[in-house]
Amino acid sequence: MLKIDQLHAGYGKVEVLHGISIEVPKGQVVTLIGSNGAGKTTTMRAVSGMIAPSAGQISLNGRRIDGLESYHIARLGLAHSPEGRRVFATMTVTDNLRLGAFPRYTGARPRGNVEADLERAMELFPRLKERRQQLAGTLSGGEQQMLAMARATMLNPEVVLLDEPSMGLAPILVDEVFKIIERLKSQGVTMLLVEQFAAAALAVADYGYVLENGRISLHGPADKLRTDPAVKAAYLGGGH
Ligand SMILES: Nc1ncnc2c1ncn2[C@@H]1O[C@H](COP(=O)(O)OP(=O)(O)OP(=O)(O)O)[C@@H](O)[C@H]1O
Repeated sequence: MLKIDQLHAGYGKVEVLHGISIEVPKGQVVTLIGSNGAGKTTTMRAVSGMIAPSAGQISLNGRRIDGLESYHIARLGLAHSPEGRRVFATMTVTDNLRLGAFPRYTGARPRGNVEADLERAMELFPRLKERRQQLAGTLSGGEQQMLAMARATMLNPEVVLLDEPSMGLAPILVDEVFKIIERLKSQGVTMLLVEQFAAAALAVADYGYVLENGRISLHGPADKLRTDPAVKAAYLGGGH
């Protein structure tokens, strides 16, 4: 499980997160909701080691990971599917996916059968299967987004951080992304999910946290948050 305890983080002298605590129990989906600029992406970056926390603790299965380099955190089993379409444009879909498994070759994580996992990822993302030899840079935006998610699963991770997986996607692809999240959940994958479609995120999640200006203002079981008047008013206005 992932445990974030009193985390402070930011950029330079500007503190964005002012002591947030979040728990993501094994096998559960936890969502982090908040308006633009609340600090959701900053939370993800601090957890995966892209930025160093200034205070607080983060642990993965009881082991401290705050302050470690991001490659080390990945080796320990934490996969980050970042906001935006961070794929390797000049490599094929298949090679992008193989690269997702790379930390398994360099650390203590069990290697397992990467080729079998590659086929499993293709089954989970049929759009990628059809395009396995295509260069990632020539995929549509939605397909690149899916490739970033699929690549995260190639780590065979303990925990996956999904930052806005539906960003910029057409509605039909948004539905597909949420179906994939459901399927990963049914396979027992532990996830921390940041999503602009808060209602859809709360529908798939077990538990949710509301982040306001770098502080957790509310948290609870996802079905409770969905009916909470303050959450409804601020985050569930129409849309998905
Ligand atoms: N690289 C950076 N350097 C300086 N400030 C940054 C950087 N990235 C983000 N910030 C600032 O940190 C604050 C939180 O940003 P963050 O991206 O974490 O918000 P968010 O909740 O993910 O928002 P959104 O929903 O708009 O993606 C914002 O005020 C933002 O301007």
